[in-house]
Amino acid sequence: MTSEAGGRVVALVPAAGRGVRLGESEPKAFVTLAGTPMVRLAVDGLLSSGVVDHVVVVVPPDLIDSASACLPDGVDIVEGGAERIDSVRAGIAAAPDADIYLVHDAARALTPPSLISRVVAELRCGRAAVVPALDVTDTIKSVDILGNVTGTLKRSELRAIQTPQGFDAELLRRAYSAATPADGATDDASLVEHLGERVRTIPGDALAFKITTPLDLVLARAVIAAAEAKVQ
Ligand SMILES: Nc1ccn([C@@H]2O[C@H](COP(=O)(O)OP(=O)(O)OP(=O)(O)O)[C@@H](O)[C@H]2O)c(=O)n1
Ligand SMILES: C[C@](O)(CO)[C@H](O)COP(=O)(O)O
Repeated sequence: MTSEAGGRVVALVPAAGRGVRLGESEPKAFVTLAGTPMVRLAVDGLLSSGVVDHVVVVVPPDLIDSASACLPDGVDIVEGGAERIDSVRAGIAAAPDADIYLVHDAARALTPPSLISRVVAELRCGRAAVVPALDVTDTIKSVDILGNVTGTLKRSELRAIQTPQGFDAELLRRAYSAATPADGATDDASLVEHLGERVRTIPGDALAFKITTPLDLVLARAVIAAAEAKVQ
């Protein structure tokens, strides 16, 4: 089944990280927000966007059963690898029939469905690679190994990049075929950039922040509590 003319949209959800920076006892994607694991919230957001035909979740090998217990029927679950790039590669291999891939971190559990549908709408307008972007509010400097400042980057040219990142499927497969660990890629779009292909930004959403540190977890839980208080 496809959601619209223009091809089958498969969302790949890398959720196989350990969450070292978060410092919880369980892997990050399984940490709960108001009783629901982050990975489930991320999947629910994708499904409720109405623009995703199929979801593949990539989890640590020892958590396949836990994932299957907390995810809705119809979602495929596959084993991830040591690095994020290995996990996304496993997701791509599990969904060879996609026309469009969305790659969406489980750690961005509060991403609004409207952002997901905006990424897909931009792809359907003919873009081959689309990423959500926010203006940067801090001054960003480069430093050397000793911590001495080596330069100050021009803030007006910088963006903080979020997920979901959306791609024409053939392009993402090609980017991953060419990728090597030496690329040191921290996102999927950078692999497409390495091919010399254009990546388009669209406005991101503050709620799509990546839950990375203990403070992010406090923020995520406060956002949910505030939303619940509003409906009561
Ligand atoms: N080997 C890995 C590493 C990361 N991820 C996923 O990629 C997303 C973004 O990664 P990040 O937020 O850095 O998560 P962790 O790698 O778990 O965090 P940390 O670096 O603090 O351990 C997360 O949903 C994470 O589960 C993954 O699927 N496989
Ligand atoms: C893909 C990503 O979320 C875009 O901002 C980010 O690069 C993931 O980085 P991490 O080091 O794996 O958290």
